[in-house]
Amino acid sequence: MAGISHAIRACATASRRSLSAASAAALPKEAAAAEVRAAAAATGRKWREREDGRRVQWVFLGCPGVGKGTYASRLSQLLDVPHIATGDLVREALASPGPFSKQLAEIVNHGKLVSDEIIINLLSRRLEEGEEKGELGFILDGFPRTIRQAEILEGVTDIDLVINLKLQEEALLAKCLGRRMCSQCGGNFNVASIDIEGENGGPRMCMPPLLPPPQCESKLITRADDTEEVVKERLRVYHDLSEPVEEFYKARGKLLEFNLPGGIPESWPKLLQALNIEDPDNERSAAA
Ligand SMILES: Nc1ncnc2c1ncn2[C@@H]1O[C@H](COP(=O)(O)OP(=O)(O)O)[C@@H](O)[C@H]1O
Repeated sequence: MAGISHAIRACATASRRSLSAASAAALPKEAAAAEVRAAAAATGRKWREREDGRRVQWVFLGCPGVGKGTYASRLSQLLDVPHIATGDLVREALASPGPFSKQLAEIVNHGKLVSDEIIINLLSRRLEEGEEKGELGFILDGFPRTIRQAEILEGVTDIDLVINLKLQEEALLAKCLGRRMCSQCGGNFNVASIDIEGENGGPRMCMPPLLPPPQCESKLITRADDTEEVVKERLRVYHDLSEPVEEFYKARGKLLEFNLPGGIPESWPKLLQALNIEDPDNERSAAA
């Protein structure tokens, strides 16, 4: 993926109109869901066979709290590609002192999106570092989140597959409010115990808490943007600005919709199955 970081920067400065025109011209006909599943299966095989030395270039979409980070990180380990979460890049920038982090905090802690320019800058820098280390492929999590970001990405590289994780809104709020991180080891946990009626007569949704080990218990922190008011705003912003990105990829035949059936032990094997990927250590890793 040499050069993506430079191309992405250059594209971000090009006019929005020319980018839209270029990507609309390249638009294939809307593909059926079955074709997307076949493409996902082919991508899974490509990964296993690695004939061309290529690694996957995947994107994770989904509402705040759906579990993009959890599943993207697991897949990145399995597929041996970096998991690049723009939310993590933003939080790293927030943690460094100075006026820039103050400016970011004003935006992030109110549940708004930071500007496309800022996010492209952070992402290009991360991709540059990866290129220097010889990284191949990626799983992007939290990017693209606006149509403009999707157009920019489309203009600089081929995305093989976009996985759209879905969960009931009630569960999303509970999961965000239950999210905890260990300030020492960086481990992610969730204290929420979710047991809700299925939507439209669907099956009950049960997700047990993912509790920290005793050594982390006293060091748990909550994200400043995981308050009820801010999570509701983030969900609103997602519906307004990010949901159209799902349509963008659906129209290009790249979107794989995945309804999470429950917690990690239930969902992980089913996600691997949908992607036609065999986890050599499935039993153990599903339970972890
Ligand atoms: N692609 C992006 N574009 C704009 N802002 C972003 C992007 N990615 C992350 N952010 C900012 O970082 C915050 C945290 O991101 P993330 O951890 O991905 O949140 P979430 O849990 O809501 O999916 C977002 O609310 C937003 O302010």
